[in-house]
Amino acid sequence: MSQGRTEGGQETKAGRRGLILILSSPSGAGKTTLTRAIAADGGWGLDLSISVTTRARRPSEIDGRHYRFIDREAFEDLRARDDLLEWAEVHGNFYGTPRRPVEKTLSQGRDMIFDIDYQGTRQVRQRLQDDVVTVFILPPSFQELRQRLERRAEDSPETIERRLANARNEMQRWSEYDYVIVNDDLDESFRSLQAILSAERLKRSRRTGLSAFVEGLLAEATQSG
Ligand SMILES: Nc1ncnc2c1ncn2[C@@H]1O[C@H](COP(=O)(O)OP(=O)(O)OP(=O)(O)O)[C@@H](O)[C@H]1O
Ligand SMILES: Nc1nc2c(ncn2[C@@H]2O[C@H](COP(=O)(O)O)[C@@H](O)[C@H]2O)c(=O)[nH]1
Repeated sequence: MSQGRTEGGQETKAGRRGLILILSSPSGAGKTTLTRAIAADGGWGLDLSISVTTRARRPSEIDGRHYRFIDREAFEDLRARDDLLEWAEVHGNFYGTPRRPVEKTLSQGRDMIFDIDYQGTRQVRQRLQDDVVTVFILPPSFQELRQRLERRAEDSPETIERRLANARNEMQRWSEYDYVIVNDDLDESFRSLQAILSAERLKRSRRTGLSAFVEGLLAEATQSG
């Protein structure tokens, strides 16, 4: 289906406006795992937003693929130049979404997936409003969250404790989101995300060609008596 919109979010031609699917959760609930599973499943037509961060790279991460790792000065420069769509301090580091790739992708009528925290979600929602679909991922239990962070073994014990302490605040943001998934069984969570995206893509309010299509149907009905 052809898709189109301007940078301001207006419809420009028949089809459907691009949307942004945002995943948020406390650290360790499974956003990255789900995002990587989507990528491994062909990407579902979603472009992944690559954030910038001042956090140190984890052993399993690749610069430019999982994040763009930058220092605090470079981050401040991006902020000062208004090159970030949103930004936040999370667990003592700075994270932000580069604005231009998002504008480019959406202007082509394509969809994107963001893995960002609740502070960034609020900012994106404020800027892009109805073009944003938000999903909060919860762990099945707090004990399982701890075990997932420990089993992942990519952060120091101090970092894990800090993230678990922050989880109490983050988990309370669940009610700000359009959808909530309790990520117990990974396959089930994956299927739930697929269902959410499919339904959101079919939403009447996102579809730009429907009234012309229905007018055509009605004209055809009139002609055929
Ligand atoms: N449904 C699941 N069942 C069991 N383990 C899971 C499940 N989902 C994710 N995990 C595991 O939990 C760990 C944390 O997952 P992941 O890194 O995806 O979390 P995250 O939400 O992206 O965390 P962060 O915010 O710190 O980046 C990983 O080791 C992952 O393999
Ligand atoms: N507001 C933003 N939050 C972001 C962005 N990129 C990632 N994040 C969130 O940070 C925490 C920690 O991530 P980690 O990779 O260090 O484990 C997590 O909640 C992410 O969703 C961003 O660009 N903006």
